Amino acid sequence: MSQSEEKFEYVSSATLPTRWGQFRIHGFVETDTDQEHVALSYGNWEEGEVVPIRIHSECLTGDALFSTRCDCGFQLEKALQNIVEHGKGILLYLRQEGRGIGLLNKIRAYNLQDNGLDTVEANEHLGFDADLRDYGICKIMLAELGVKRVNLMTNNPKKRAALESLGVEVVNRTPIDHGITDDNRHYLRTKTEKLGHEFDPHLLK
Ligand SMILES: Nc1nc2c(ncn2[C@@H]2O[C@H](COP(=O)(O)OP(=O)(O)OP(=O)(O)O)[C@@H](O)[C@H]2O)c(=O)[nH]1
Ligand SMILES: [Zn+2]
Repeated sequence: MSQSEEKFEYVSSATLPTRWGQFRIHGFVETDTDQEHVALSYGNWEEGEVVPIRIHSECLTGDALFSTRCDCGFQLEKALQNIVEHGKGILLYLRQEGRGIGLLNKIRAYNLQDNGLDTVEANEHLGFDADLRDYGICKIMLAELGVKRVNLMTNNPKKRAALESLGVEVVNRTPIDHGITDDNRHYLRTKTEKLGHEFDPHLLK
């Protein structure tokens, strides 16, 4: 086991009924920071089977408070729906609020965006890189759930590269371009132009 894998520990699992169906929730902890993360699993799979997964970065405003400033809440809902429709899958819910800068810094960044900066410029203005996320925990989560090959729901090529560098085979990528609104179109365009997200350009016109 590498040093980075030792940082993460599986804690416990339980059933989690949702609006879409009965999932199981699995808790993990990052031992050096006490940061807690969860995975939701649905259905069963054979060894080596390609399983649909979503790596979702925490966004309190979008996931829990119905914000339309970003697409996170819509994507979260769509991912759970896709998993249930497919009959199996996993959502890795990573506590990487604000692409790793935390909730209050994200609000500071929103304030700067209200005054004309874009999402990347706002992070830089606050002294942060545009994206501070680390996906190392995904390896432990997927190993615990018995998954080595995935169909990844994302528009972000960095997530695909991160999984591959962890030894997880990304057999397919499924775009998740759900929830484009007048409030977030500019934000999504910036993600495409500056952060490399893959969106159908017609959807962002
Ligand atoms: N720093 C910062 N973080 C933001 C902002 N808007 C959303 N986020 C965070 O961005 C994260 C989601 O990342 P996104 O760039 O929207 O999408 P992604 O996860 O890279 O890619 P997808 O898998 O395609 O959704 C969440 O943690 C949000 O809290 C913002 O303006 N500034
Ligand atoms: Zn969001």
